[in-house]
Amino acid sequence: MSKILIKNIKSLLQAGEDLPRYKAGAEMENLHTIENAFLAIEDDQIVAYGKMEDWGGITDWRDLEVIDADGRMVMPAFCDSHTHAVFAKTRESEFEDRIKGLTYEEIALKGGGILNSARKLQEMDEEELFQDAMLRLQEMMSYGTGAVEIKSGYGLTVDAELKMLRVIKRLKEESPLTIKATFLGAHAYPPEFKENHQGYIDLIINEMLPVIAEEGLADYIDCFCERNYYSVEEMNQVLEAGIKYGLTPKVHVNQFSIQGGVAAAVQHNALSVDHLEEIDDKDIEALKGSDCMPTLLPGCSFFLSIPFGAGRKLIDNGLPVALATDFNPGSSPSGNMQLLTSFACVKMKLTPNEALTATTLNTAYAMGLDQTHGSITLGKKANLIITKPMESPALIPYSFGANSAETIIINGKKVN
Ligand SMILES: N=CN[C@@H](CCC(=O)O)C(=O)O
Ligand SMILES: [Zn+2]
Repeated sequence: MSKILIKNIKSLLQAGEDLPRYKAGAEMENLHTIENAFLAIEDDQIVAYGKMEDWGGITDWRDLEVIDADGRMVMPAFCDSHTHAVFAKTRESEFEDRIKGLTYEEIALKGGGILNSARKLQEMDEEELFQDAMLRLQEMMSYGTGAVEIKSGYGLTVDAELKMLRVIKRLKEESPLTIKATFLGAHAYPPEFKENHQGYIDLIINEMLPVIAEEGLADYIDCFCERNYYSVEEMNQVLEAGIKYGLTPKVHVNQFSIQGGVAAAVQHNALSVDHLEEIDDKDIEALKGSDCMPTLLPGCSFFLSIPFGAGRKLIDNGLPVALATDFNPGSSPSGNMQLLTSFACVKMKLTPNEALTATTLNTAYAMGLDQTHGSITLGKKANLIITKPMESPALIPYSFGANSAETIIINGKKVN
């Protein structure tokens, strides 16, 4: 058995036995902090924590590693509940086109964007996709991420969608990170189905989903509900088909326009609605009283120069908010969760505490990991960040672009 004791922790964040599955509204500010704390790990689990003065001492020193945190904070590792971390190639030429004045939507209408990524992914072999994604996950982990949701959606053919999902399955097996897989066949329409949307939806329903279910390749079903992509009716068809195969909806909605996708997703018991750069009062009403997690993606807002989601308004309406990277080659080529907390504070007016709740407990919920991740709770996975020495957790969003994580522990093992 491997054992770690972390002592003299300045502040132990998001710690407790009676935390809710997610925090909403004013509760998001409460970081459930224990000052001057200890934490004990056995194998991959948190087995004890509390105030230093309540620490019972050590009876069995065998195989025990002691870490003196000495002024550092300890917090749950980030959960990144929305990524496209398996992709073929970067798209920096589109980045340059946007700098020169083209919009993301104009680039997509010319065959760039998702279709550009799909062409490249269709040509790439599984091994190379896997190796490249492993490197990305490694980098994400170095910024303190302990769990990642990864979507398909750059395949857009039966073979290429399955190839992506098989890569994600292998990442689940071989990466130390906890990974959830989302089937996003409905990410765009392949050019040959531009005038025949139903033909492609039939392919998703009749050719892709049965194999995905048979091979256990996905946990969630997603759809990009947006003008020029999937209408609400088209999304409903895809979600209903996924639900029949046991997949829970988690969807892209309201990135550029409001189509009514939020209410439709809530009606389908979506675990999360993601993007929400555009939102209206009807959407907010639809979310109230549901357990659907509004998930904002500030990296995408920053990189595409589109509005930042109304995080402050959602929280002031008593709703929860989660924040994820949307790591992908087109709209958000960064997997750094710490940077998001800076964007959320500066551009969405979340407080630092709210931003840390939105990237730990609330994202764990948004990827179905609330029983095992996202907080310091007995029996949960020992996926932790020991920060650099700091006086306040506000230093994490404050130090934008820096890496405030000094030591990362994943599954009870130091990984750096
Ligand atoms: N909006 C849809 N999908 C991705 C971007 C995909 C791409 O540009 O490659 C997103 O979440 O931003
Ligand atoms: Zn996305």
